[in-house]
Amino acid sequence: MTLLIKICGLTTPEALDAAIGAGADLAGFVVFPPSPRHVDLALGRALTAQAKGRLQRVALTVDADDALLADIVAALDPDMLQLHGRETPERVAAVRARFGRPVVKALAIAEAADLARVPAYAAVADRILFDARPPKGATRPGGLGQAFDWTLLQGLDPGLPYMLSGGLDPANVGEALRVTGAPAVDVSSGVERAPGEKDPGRIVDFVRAARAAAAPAGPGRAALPLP
Ligand SMILES: O=C(O)c1ccccc1N[C@@H]1O[C@H](COP(=O)(O)O)[C@@H](O)[C@H]1O
Repeated sequence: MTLLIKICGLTTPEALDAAIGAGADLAGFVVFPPSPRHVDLALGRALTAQAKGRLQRVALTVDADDALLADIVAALDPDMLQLHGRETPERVAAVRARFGRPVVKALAIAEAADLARVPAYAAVADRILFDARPPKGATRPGGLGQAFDWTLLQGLDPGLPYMLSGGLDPANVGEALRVTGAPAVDVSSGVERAPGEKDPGRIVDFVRAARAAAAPAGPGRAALPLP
């Protein structure tokens, strides 16, 4: 199965075109005002319309309530919802049922014990995304360019496809893939020249490096068709 690559935090038509041109599989749009990558509903609508049919569109939210999710689904028409806050497994199941879109649930990882939550989420989500646990006092739970110890994922079989994120960039994504055998990777800060400002050249470099390093089939790599 081919490695899936997601470029997240796209805020301009030019950056989105760069991700599409580079051959990314998924594009992420952050609807979370504290983020430097926040897109309001009008911009999100325009960008997801531009992306439609060219790659999978992911709307990223943080502890959004049903009213906000309804607005996001209506405006962005995302192919997937990424829940990047403290959503419980029950909340993930409820969002999935209510909005009828595949759900990617982000889990913050800092130590092996953090993986104990995987089965509960694997039972209700369509994808698990592993990200670094943010430092105390962080203004957002992700998009911080911070990596975690990838060896924690070695030998892990969450029972569903997962995505690796957190501090990936063109220089380290190859090593991250070699260590984890991840079937999918997600990047935001690592392809930027400044917070919220994507660098088309770094997007190309990231996709090229990830494809070059994509490992042969491993436990987490099987059965990863997009929904
Ligand atoms: O990108 C953001 O600003 C963001 C805000 C709130 C939650 C998640 C966010 N980004 C996601 O975090 C991971 C890791 O990002 P990075 O590559 O380390 O910058 C990724 O899934 C982003 O989409």
